[in-house]
Amino acid sequence: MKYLSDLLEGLAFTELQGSADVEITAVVFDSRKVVPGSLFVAVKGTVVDGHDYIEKAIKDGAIAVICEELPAHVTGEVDFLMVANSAIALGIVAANFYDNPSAQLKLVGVTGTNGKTTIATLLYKLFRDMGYKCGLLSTVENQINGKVIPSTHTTPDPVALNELLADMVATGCDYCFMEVSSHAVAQHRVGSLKFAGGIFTNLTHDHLDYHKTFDSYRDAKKAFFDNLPKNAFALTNADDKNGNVMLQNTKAHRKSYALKSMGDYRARIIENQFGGLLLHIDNEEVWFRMVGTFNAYNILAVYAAAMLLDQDKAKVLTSLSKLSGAVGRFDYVVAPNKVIGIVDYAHTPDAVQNVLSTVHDIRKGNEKVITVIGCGGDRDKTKRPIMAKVACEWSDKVILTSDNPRSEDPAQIIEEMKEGVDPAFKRHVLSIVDRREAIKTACALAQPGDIILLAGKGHETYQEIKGVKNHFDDMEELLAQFREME
Ligand SMILES: CC(=O)N[C@H]1[C@@H](OP(=O)(O)OP(=O)(O)OC[C@H]2O[C@@H](n3ccc(=O)[nH]c3=O)[C@H](O)[C@@H]2O)O[C@H](CO)[C@@H](O)[C@@H]1O[C@H](C)C(=O)N[C@@H](C)C(=O)N[C@H](CCC(=O)O)C(=O)O
Ligand SMILES: Nc1ncnc2c1ncn2[C@@H]1O[C@H](COP(=O)(O)OP(=O)(O)OP(=O)(O)O)[C@@H](O)[C@H]1O
Ligand SMILES: N[C@H](CCC[C@H](N)C(=O)O)C(=O)O
Ligand SMILES: [Mg+2]
Repeated sequence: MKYLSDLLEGLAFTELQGSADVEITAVVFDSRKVVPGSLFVAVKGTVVDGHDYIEKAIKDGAIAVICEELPAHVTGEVDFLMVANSAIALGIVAANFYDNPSAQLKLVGVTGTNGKTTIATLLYKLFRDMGYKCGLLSTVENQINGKVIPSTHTTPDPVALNELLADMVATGCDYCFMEVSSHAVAQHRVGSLKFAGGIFTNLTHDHLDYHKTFDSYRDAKKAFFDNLPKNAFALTNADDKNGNVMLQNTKAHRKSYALKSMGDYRARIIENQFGGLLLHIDNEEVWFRMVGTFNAYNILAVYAAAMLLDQDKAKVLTSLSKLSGAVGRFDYVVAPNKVIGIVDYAHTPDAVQNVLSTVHDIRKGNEKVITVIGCGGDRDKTKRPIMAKVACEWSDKVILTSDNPRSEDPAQIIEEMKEGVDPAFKRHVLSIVDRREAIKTACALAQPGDIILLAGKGHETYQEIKGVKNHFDDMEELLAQFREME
């Protein structure tokens, strides 16, 4: 049982109208989810202002409201609390409502443009393999020691987040590994959590529709490190241009990993092939089952985090060498006629470049590379021509198609991608709006030994068109085409 007064611990409010001595049944920030006895937190959003729904929330049973501005007309016996920032307040009351679960286990957050899911998932698998009970919060799915809970976001909202963490604590989890997206930092979804450590992967072009400038995107990531507590670790990628920037103002212990620069944890690639990576890591030579330079970074970050969490080096390397990465990340299959198909979640220019350069590094001869790629609708439009350009630079043939068009016209998205195609390469580019047809065409064009990359959708099992999510799975489509070849 929770009283409003219990939820106010650590919350700076300027005014309380009413009594804090009322029982609260739920913390809610969406009027559509209010149940009798709720505390409704009115948050200003990107589409609407939650303050416009206060009256509805009260009508549906909210008995207390946190807001930045008091509504003109207030009816009924309702408590009002004024705060400077409702989104920050939401994080605090949500954590209090669930007894601050993040402080009851070791929580590690991973941020950066690419690699978050891979690193969080590897850490989760590694620590479970070493015998710990663990939780995972990721783009692909959430897990509580093996129990899967579907994820709606890369980083859940503060209420869902604290509820999941509380379930992890109740299950006896020692650790939780989670992705921290830049949206989550900017919207204070993780503001009131107590982290044991933070990991930075890299920073490249993405989400400029939301953050507007690269600097504000970078600052959102940096804010995560600025807010880490003194006893946490802040682990950065010293090879990334912004790696050191992340740690500039942190109070946490500063640590770094690197393949090229100086760093506390170092590795060197000895071999990089379809079968895996041989790394010289912290003075040991170890084979890993993952592919590509970018995964050498991910593995090293995981290793370094495990060391910072006081794990045994030999045990960590042995376990890590057995693990595969997250689903939909460089998943590859070979057709009966020896065409190689790769499904990868590359949906930023840098990720497309990393995956394709890896394909180039590890292919045996001059096999052709055919890339099938689209760009998401209602997302950063400026990355569209760049992703197409990078795909063309690294492929022999490119099929521009749809990703998740969401509310946008898919043909128009493809037109915007085409702006990035070098005129000299145009004859090697096809545009096929229907992704299934695009994949089918790629398979028809491929000769034995050729490599087909299906980029952008990775693990996703749907395609969102005009607000409707239809079942769609790149790997399923690829395997169906490969079966036809038998
Ligand atoms: C752009 C963005 O991040 N939006 C997120 C944001 O919604 P918003 O600010 O648009 O909310 P809004 O619709 O304006 O509503 C404002 C407030 O009014 C409330 N409301 C609204 C309507 C109503 O009838 N009653 C009511 O009370 C809403 O609950 C909300 O509190 O806050 C919501 C609640 O937390 C999120 O669900 C929503 O995520 C949307 C769906 C989304 O697509 N987000 C993506 C971009 C995202 O967050 N992605 C990152 C990963 C990115 C990456 O790593 O690549 C992620 O962490 O998932
Ligand atoms: N360390 C890395 N550096 C650069 N690119 C990477 C790295 N790790 C993975 N990638 C590429 O980025 C894609 C997405 O990887 P992953 O899902 O791990 O990233 P993410 O940060 O979780 O992405 P999201 O922002 O969508 O949650 C991969 O499919 C791969 O193409
Ligand atoms: N977390 C990313 C995922 C993009 C995946 C891609 N398939 C798309 O739909 O654009 C986003 O929401 O921008
Ligand atoms: Mg992710």
